[in-house]
Amino acid sequence: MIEAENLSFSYRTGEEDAVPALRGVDLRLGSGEFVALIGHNGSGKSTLVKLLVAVLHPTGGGLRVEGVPVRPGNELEVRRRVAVVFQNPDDQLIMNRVADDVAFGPENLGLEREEISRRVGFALRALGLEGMGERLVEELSPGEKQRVAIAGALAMRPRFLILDEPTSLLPAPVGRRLILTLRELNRREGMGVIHVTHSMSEAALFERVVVLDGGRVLMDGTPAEVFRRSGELRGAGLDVPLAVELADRLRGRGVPLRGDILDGPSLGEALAGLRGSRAEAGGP
Ligand SMILES: Nc1ncnc2c1ncn2[C@@H]1O[C@H](COP(=O)(O)OP(=O)(O)OP(=O)(O)O)[C@@H](O)[C@H]1O
Repeated sequence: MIEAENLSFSYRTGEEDAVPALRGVDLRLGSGEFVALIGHNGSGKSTLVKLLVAVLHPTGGGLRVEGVPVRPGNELEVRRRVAVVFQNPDDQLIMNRVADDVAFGPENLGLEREEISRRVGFALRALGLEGMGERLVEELSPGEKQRVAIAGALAMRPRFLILDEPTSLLPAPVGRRLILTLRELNRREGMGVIHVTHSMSEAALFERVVVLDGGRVLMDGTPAEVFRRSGELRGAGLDVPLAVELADRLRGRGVPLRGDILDGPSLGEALAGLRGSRAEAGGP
């Protein structure tokens, strides 16, 4: 469980000046949840991620990760429970060979050789990288590098895996496949996933969506609950998915679309339902 209570953080920029980045965030995330964290530029997403892995410490309120308070001295205990993957895998990949890179984290945990090799095998398989252990990292595609970075985090066997905009440098279909892989891992391993993104269509793939705005939690709910508040989302500088936008406009013109519309297929279903009910009513 991650528990943030009235969590605040300000960057010190000078003797007196402080930039408030988080302003009283209350949030509870259970281990095993599959969550998208979304917000406009500067809303505080990266600051929250850095607090969650104890790169920063709260300047107000409290933050606990699986019962461990995030504060100076507890960094290693926190990082045993939470692993993070950043936007650009080139910043994170250290070793030349794929298998060595994935083994790097577990080696630093001081684990036995056998356990390390078990974890490397598991992580490579989980990310569809089996047979690639001997490859040189520099020869991989951006999508493959991102998967190696995630495999490295996974080999630490964290309770939570946090991904800070991991798809922003990938083509959309590759990013989508990556999210489906994460979903699979979340279901199978019960590992909590917190995925930071700017993209609402990506957020639609998660169970829970937390929207940050100006360092505060603006919304927290299922994608359907969040997308229903499309006006507020736009106000927070976020685009709703095209299908949600179209459904809003159609409903605004009196078209009685049923159900929650999150994406193209659910809009298609609602439109098909409309044709069905017209046919039943004997309409054209
Ligand atoms: N090192 C820093 N020093 C001073 N202010 C900072 C620093 N890093 C971030 N900020 C400020 O803190 C606020 C939150 O920034 P943060 O990077 O957490 O937002 P974000 O939602 O991750 O944005 P983006 O999507 O652009 O990465 C912003 O006002 C930002 O300008």
